[in-house]
Amino acid sequence: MSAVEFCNVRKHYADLQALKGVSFSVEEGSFFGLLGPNGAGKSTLINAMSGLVVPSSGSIKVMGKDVISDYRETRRSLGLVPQELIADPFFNIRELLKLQSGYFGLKGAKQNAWIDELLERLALTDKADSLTHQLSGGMKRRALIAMSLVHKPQVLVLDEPTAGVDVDLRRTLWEFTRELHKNGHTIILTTHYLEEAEALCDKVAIMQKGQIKALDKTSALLSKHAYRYLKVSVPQSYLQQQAPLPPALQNLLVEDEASALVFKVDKEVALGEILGQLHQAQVPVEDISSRDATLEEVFIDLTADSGEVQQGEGKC
Ligand SMILES: Nc1ncnc2c1ncn2[C@@H]1O[C@H](COP(=O)(O)OP(=O)(O)OP(=O)(O)O)[C@@H](O)[C@H]1O
Repeated sequence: MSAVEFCNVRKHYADLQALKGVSFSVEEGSFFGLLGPNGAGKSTLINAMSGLVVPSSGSIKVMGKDVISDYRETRRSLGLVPQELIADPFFNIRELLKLQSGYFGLKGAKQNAWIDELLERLALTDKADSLTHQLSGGMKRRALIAMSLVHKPQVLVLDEPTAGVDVDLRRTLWEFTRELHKNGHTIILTTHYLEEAEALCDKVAIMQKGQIKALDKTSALLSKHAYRYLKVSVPQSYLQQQAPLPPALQNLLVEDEASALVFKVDKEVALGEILGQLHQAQVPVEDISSRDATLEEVFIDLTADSGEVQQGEGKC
């Protein structure tokens, strides 16, 4: 079953088309990355799924229910960690969590025990009685995550949860999110940290200008990419007095590391051909290794190309 299904979702803000007919689904139990440059439409899509934005047309289902006609059920299935940080002057964290629980009709000893567990897991127990404006940015972020989980939603949506978060907290958040995923939650994540998405997400969609530009398993997106990267190790002495490379090689050079040259090569080009060119240019090759593009490199190539949308799953 799909946890979330987007079917031809469009959203206009006056003349601006923030979403131009988005269709795809997120399988139940997956860790899904929604990626894209600023203004691509990620938050609009997430907010439409959460009922915070009403689509101009199209439909969205969460756990099989329509987010507009069955909004009570879909909101119960969904936990959203929004981008904006909270600063509520009137409530402390524990009160906020109780208030949030009340929206779902949850109270009593069992719910209080779950709130205690959330506070504990997110290292907020010491701060449970602090007002939100007394918290650091990272603590506010953790409080938002706790709020999104008070009703144990099946689908957790995290909108840039690690923006402005230090390395330690980032690691803690990912451990916690991985555990939620292992326990069966479907996770949808937007992030600009593509290394993070590559490590965590089993499937990713890349959005651009309100459309899905690519959608695939993360591993497939990397292996199917048209380019690979060749790292050619050379003596440092060569790099210090390096003669210019012939244009055919120079055009492929993407990086000049301490003792290596890195070339971006079309996968159609045989390795022997590059080796021949290196030999001809009298490059003293010590070692050579090849790797697929990283998600960040795939992302840069795909979003730099303003051509046709290459949507992986368009039907609904
Ligand atoms: N309430 C609004 N009124 C008018 N335009 C809006 C509104 N919300 C979003 N937009 C526009 O819709 C487009 C998509 O914005 P959105 O916030 O969904 O992008 P995003 O991919 O989440 O970007 P970011 O990575 O910067 O968070 C942008 O051009 C934005 O200016």
